[in-house]
Amino acid sequence: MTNRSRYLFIFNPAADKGRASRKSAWLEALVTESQESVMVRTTHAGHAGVIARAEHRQRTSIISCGGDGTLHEVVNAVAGEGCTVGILPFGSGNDFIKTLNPARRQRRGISHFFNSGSREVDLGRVAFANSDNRFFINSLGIGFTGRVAKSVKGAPWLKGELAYLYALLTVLAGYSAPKMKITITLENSVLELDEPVFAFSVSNGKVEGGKFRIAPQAEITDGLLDVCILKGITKLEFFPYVFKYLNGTQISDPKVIYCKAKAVDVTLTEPDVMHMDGEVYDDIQGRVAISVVPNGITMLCDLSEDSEPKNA
Ligand SMILES: Nc1ncnc2c1ncn2[C@@H]1O[C@H](COP(=O)(O)OP(=O)(O)OP(=O)(O)O)[C@@H](O)[C@H]1O
Repeated sequence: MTNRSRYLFIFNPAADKGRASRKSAWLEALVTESQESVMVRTTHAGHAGVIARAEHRQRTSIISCGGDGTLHEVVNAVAGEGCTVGILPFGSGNDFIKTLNPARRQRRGISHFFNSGSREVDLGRVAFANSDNRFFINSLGIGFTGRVAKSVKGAPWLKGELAYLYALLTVLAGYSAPKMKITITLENSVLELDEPVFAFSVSNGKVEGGKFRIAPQAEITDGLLDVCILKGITKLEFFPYVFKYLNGTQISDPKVIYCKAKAVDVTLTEPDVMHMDGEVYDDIQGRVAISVVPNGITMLCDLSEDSEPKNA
């Protein structure tokens, strides 16, 4: 690896259920052509974080070449370390870039990274009882969406929307809304809940699961996280909400609490599944403390793009 290379491309060939591997030779050729870049392929889950942690001091920028899971690993490795992060979206969902670069201008090659603008964006931070802090850049879900993320990962033979449909129906079949004790610190007040919650999410980005507008009013630079809580409804009542979440209209539903928060504390009565940026954290127990880190990381992005997402 050349130490002078300013741009490190971390490439996950397993992204998009292995289809990203088809881009390996193409990316390698472009990186080799560039005087300023070097590329490393991951060999296993977690490897992107290991590479980023080992390399970030020698690089100006790290480009995450994969989906939101690869980005999650890179962000957790370099947050607060002064290294900028770019995204080459090779994943299935690529949700965070839909909020970061909403115009989604088609980019060919990698040269745009070398003249790119950058901006600081917020991060979410999670402190678990008896464990380290973790960051999320796009979204976090506990309960229903955590279990859906786990089911999607467990069905590698299904791609794209089919995988989400399969996961949604499988999880729904055995689901009843878990009880959660939640304290939401709003800008000027505190909101307390202690009841069954069907779906719980805290978001920095607007989109989750490829197409679901889980937090349509989220802004990545407002120093706040968007909380979306669907109260304890029955399974049969759930189906209309699938369409509401796809359109982002759930936020005006009377069974949904949607607000902007500085921090959220959740206490679970039973162990449950959580996802952060689509990565599964299993067997989460007790208290989970979530807070915003304003301007937590600097992202490479095209500053000329407009601010409203297309089809997001
Ligand atoms: N070489 C590898 N072999 C197997 N798994 C890997 C490898 N490198 C990374 N991973 C894991 O692959 C998983 C999927 O990666 P990623 O989330 O980036 O793609 P995706 O799921 O297609 O994208 P998205 O989350 O945007 O839908 C992550 O959990 C990551 O840790």
